[in-house]
Amino acid sequence: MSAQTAAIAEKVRASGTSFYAAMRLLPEARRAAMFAIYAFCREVDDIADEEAPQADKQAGLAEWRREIDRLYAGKPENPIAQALLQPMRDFALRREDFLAVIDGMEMDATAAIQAPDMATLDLYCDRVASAVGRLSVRAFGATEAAADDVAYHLGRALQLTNILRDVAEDASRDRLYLPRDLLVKHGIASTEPSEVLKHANLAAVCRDLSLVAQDHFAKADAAMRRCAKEPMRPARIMGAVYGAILEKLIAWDWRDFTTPIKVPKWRKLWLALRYGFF
Ligand SMILES: CC(C)=CCC/C(C)=C/CC/C(C)=C/COP(=O)(O)OP(=O)(O)O
Repeated sequence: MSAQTAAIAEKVRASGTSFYAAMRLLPEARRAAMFAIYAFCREVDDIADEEAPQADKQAGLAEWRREIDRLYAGKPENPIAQALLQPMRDFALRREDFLAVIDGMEMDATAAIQAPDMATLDLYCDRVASAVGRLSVRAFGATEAAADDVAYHLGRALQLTNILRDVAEDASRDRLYLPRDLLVKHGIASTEPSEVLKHANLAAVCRDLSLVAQDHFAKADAAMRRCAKEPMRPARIMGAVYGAILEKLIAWDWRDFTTPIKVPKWRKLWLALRYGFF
């Protein structure tokens, strides 16, 4: 393992991501590919999230678009892009998917997202999660067309679960990813994150959105059954970990937005072992 690959692996481990156990089960070249994809996502996410003038964020993302150009010209300069070179070649990772991830981060960087309409939320999820899924299934070695259906649905299911888990945390950063269509349906006129957070009907909005997430989980499962089993193992683990988070949220019924819902580390490991070996 090169020093650069080791440094990226260490960054992914230290990030504490829910997806670490699933990525670790992969054979070496595929694992290195996933770590590099994750590091890329983290990097562009950090640019979109940082406390900085909007122009700086846009410049940072524009630089990453040029870096993707250099990657596909075979001359990456950034260490993370360098780590993507071999995976990009070996696993036919697509340029449009990397660019979609950057476009998704840009949606968040241009202006803080606050109650987008359902179509915009869907586009955002496609870019920041399903595009990551399209890169991931290739790194896993899944080659069927149905693998992109897994990415489509699992990406959306994970992102919506993430949104439902982090409503309070996102509001503290002045962001609200819940769709305004559902706010209006439940009589919430405001799109101001701190106000919506206090609204009595917020739980009903979350309940409705959780049904959308559950439907994507079910469709992702159906698409996985149309794929070869072995390469989809990490996707099943990722789905199981986040599925457990969604179940906890539904059981908790959004009674209290201030208590963070967490799946304990042992449970994540157990799910990884269960889906990794059976
Ligand atoms: C086909 C396939 C594999 C699809 C999945 C694609 C994928 C991994 C999307 C990521 C979406 C997401 C909720 C990221 C949060 O990561 P985080 O590391 O911040 O999560 P955490 O806060 O739970 O640790």
